[in-house]
Amino acid sequence: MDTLMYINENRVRELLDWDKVFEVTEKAMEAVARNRAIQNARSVTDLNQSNLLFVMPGRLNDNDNGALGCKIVSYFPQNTNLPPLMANIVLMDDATGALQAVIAATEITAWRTAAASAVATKYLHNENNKILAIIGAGAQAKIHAVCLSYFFKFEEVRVWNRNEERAMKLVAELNDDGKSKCRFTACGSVQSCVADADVLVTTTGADDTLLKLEWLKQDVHINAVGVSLNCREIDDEVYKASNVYIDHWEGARDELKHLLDIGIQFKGQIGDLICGSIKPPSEKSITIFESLGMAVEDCAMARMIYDLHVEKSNVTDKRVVK
Ligand SMILES: NC(=O)C1=CN([C@@H]2O[C@H](COP(=O)(O)OP(=O)(O)OC[C@H]3O[C@@H](n4cnc5c(N)ncnc54)[C@H](O)[C@@H]3O)[C@@H](O)[C@H]2O)C=CC1
Ligand SMILES: O=C(O)C1=NCCCC1
Repeated sequence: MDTLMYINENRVRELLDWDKVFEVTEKAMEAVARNRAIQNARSVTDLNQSNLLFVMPGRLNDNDNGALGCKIVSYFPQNTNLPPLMANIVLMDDATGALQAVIAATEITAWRTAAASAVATKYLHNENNKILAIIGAGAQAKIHAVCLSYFFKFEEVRVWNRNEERAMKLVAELNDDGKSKCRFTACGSVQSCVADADVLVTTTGADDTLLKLEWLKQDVHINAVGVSLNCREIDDEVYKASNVYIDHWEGARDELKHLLDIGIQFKGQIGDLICGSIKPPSEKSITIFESLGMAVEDCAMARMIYDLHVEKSNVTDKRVVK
């Protein structure tokens, strides 16, 4: 009988490690700038009631992490018993296009998105990172708290959520975990959360503006992670006063038209900073990494997980269909 290799979320979780995920994500971002990645703007289907379906095909042409795949992501923000965001990646043989495995990618999506923010923070705000502020308390908020406190020496990580109880629950969980030396605190307002923050992450995808320019430190770095059809969580005035970077031009032209329409000129891709083809701002300024998420990050992660799974499980027959 034919069998399909499915690598489930539990197995993926066992194989994830922050240093490796950071390295793979940074290389994928660099590959985009070096034209070693193929990905079009993704397909985003509006399923009504704020539910979205994303289809993200891509190919990464890289000696170590070459990968061909397609991620399918559903985002149903009202889910309560299941995660709002769920994903799977179809991984194919880069040389033939033959199916190799289907890999659960809910954790992969969370980890690589936080790692992409860590990469952007490394290139745009690598020093004096004492206070991190996170807007939202869902899956992305949690993974960003864990990831950014792992890579940077924050003393305090603040969380704001529209439902304060949820923010309090998240910070209690992070403090109890004890893996990080920093203090996790919940805030009663966005303004108090972002005051004096050196790095900020927005993770709500909210249609309404949550973040105002006058509340921000003049050289704060913002990882803008929320994505929705009408995401306006950051006020236009913040964008106008900032140097804005993107992850890839194809996605930005398709999904960030509202920013182009108000005259925002993107400075370049994070991969361009990694390659050194552009430099970070020389003067003190607010920087924004406008993160959409890239198929080639997922392909690279899927390849990493597949290779580790095969190596660690002593899988002898790597074919998916037998
Ligand atoms: N840039 C990227 O690569 C990725 C972006 N995303 C985006 O990140 C965002 C968060 O994803 P998850 O954490 O998985 O979702 P989630 O549903 O677990 O968390 C969303 C959080 O935002 C808050 N929120 C939602 N609407 C709001 C509003 N109108 N005002 C204030 N707060 C609001 C919720 O209370 C919750 O705390 C989404 O917009 C999603 O599309 C997700 C994955 C990758
Ligand atoms: O890059 C991704 O994966 C996603 N980006 C936006 C929201 C859904 C998933």
